[in-house]
Amino acid sequence: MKDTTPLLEIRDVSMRFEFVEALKSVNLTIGHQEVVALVGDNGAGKSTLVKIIAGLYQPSTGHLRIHGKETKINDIRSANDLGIASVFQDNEFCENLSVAANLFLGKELRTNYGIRDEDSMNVRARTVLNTLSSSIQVSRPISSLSMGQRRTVAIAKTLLNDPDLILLDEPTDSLSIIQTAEVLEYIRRLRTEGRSVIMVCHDLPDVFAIADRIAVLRQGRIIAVHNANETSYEQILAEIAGIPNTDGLEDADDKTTLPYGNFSPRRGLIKRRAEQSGLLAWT
Ligand SMILES: Nc1ncnc2c1ncn2[C@@H]1O[C@H](COP(=O)(O)OP(=O)(O)OP(=O)(O)O)[C@@H](O)[C@H]1O
Repeated sequence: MKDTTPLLEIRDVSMRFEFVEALKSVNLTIGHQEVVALVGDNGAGKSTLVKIIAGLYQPSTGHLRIHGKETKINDIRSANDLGIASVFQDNEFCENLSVAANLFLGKELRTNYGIRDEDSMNVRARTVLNTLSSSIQVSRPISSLSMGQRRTVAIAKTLLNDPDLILLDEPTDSLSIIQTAEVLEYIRRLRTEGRSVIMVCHDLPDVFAIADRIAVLRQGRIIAVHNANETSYEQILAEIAGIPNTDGLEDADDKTTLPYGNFSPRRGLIKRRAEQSGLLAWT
């Protein structure tokens, strides 16, 4: 019988940093083999939520259940042990080391005699990169890789532990169009292999290209969760910007062609708010 227990349940999670309530009673459920995008304006609480799941922060209140079992995630290592891997924007590599050496940094494979097992590490590194269909040579120094290739290596690194859930913080940030397409394809592969992904993303085209569900955070609260194929850019933008669903907000002078789909009369206000918060580069 198919297991219907969610992979991850976030229940009533709040997070307070001294003077800031970064998360307020957040509830979110992540299923198996799905990509969930967290979207929201700057300071909405996206990174804080992901860092709690990654084990970097302990919530002030609330709890997490993994595979139906209430669980405390004390640190990144215990997250890894629970099948959760993360890639953060500030993921750092040792520039003078190879791709393979960076993949295994701190977790080097060793022979029975305790000697670094370079061959096994190279083979395993090649295998995880193959999983992503990446042809990056494992012997290359990491310093010689492009931004997109480094992102690939960071994602590949998560696969070493065979995680059920991968957290990606802005996976397509600062990438070229082709590199972005590659990273989105990697995320598709992760899902095809049966893994789930939570990604923080400011780029709505990327979100709609890949996400199964979209959770909108505003001022520390999850204000909506949509199936991606049942919502629109306009709805998501309006929710991010906190624009009420009322008529009469038309900006008659606004003749700008919006890049995505048909927009309602509220588009002028939505556009201005989106521009202000850097959510979209309007044409
Ligand atoms: N370590 C911290 N100490 C104090 N306040 C923090 C800390 N981390 C986050 N905050 C605050 O918590 C709120 C939520 O921040 P968070 O980084 O989670 O938002 P975000 O949605 O990820 O924003 P962005 O898109 O700008 O990265 C903000 O007001 C932020 O200033």
